[in-house]
Amino acid sequence: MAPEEAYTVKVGTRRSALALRQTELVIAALKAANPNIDFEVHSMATMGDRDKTTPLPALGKGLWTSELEAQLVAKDVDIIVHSLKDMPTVLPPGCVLGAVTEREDARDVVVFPRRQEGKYKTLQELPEGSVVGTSSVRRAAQLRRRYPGLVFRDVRGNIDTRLKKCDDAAEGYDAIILAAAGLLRLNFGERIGQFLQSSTPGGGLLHAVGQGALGLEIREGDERMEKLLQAAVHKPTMMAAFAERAVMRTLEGGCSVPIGVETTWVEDKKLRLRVTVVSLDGQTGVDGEKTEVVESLEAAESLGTRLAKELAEQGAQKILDEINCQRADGSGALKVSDA
Ligand SMILES: NCc1[nH]cc(CCC(=O)O)c1CC(=O)O
Repeated sequence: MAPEEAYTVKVGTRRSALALRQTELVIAALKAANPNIDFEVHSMATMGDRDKTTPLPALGKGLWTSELEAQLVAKDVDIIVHSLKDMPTVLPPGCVLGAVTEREDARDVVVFPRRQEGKYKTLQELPEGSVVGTSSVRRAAQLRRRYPGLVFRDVRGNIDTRLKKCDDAAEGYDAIILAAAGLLRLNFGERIGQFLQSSTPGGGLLHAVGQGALGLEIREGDERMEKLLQAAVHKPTMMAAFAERAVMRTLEGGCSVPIGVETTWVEDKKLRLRVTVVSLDGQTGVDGEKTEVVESLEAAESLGTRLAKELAEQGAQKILDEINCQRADGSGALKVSDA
């Protein structure tokens, strides 16, 4: 077979340090498998990057992705590299999720301010009234349920901005919550104070759908890119991510809600999927778990859809309806992005 002719692939990304780092990792993997092909990075600031004051819910669902997708459809770029968790579960016409890469650590973590280094090691040790920074309703709602004595406050900005705010005594945070993946990819791993997961003593947290994985979006029917991306696909992550995205797609009904998930591969190709749906105040929550053999993307989606439907019947639907009510009468902000 003749070697494929050389050509240039235009890769779209956000402009944050994390987004550029993620793009670099993806291009290195694609280049290793396709040494003939050249890659060109096209970075842009999206609405979510530019607008730092409007509450995220008001910016709509594709705040990190829509403008990049417009470039994809216009053929200004051929691939977009996203944090999978920032990708809506329904993509615009003409766009598809072509690949999911191997997951970095999917967990959320606690970061303590440098000035208090070593004073507290866990959320459990923080005294009543301590202020914990997070702009994610998923994180705040789950943690309110486990730690009613803590106070949760917004913290916006890129990862380095949030770390600076955490360290600045004038900002008043006793801890902030971030994703392990972003910290690790930017070499801030030493800032991780505590990992949060379902088994965390004192109360943990289920992570966001897709957290820690990268989603590569391409034009529907672009066979050349489809083929090229196979070198970046990590099948176990992609199946787990499809299960998680099916949960979200089934439950959200047009809006986003505090949904946490955890997927683990256990013996014999079995995928264990855990899901939690929590009311915004942390007062009520519905939790579920299902373990099944999963060997295809379709089986993964089916697992996620069925567990989500069960949870909807067991009370998750009521929680979601209440959140919709709050939004309808303007009394409660609804988050559409897992910040
Ligand atoms: N919207 C914020 C966002 N989107 C992706 C990541 C990094 C983690 C990941 O790749 O899942 C983060 C930061 C955070 O949640 O701490």
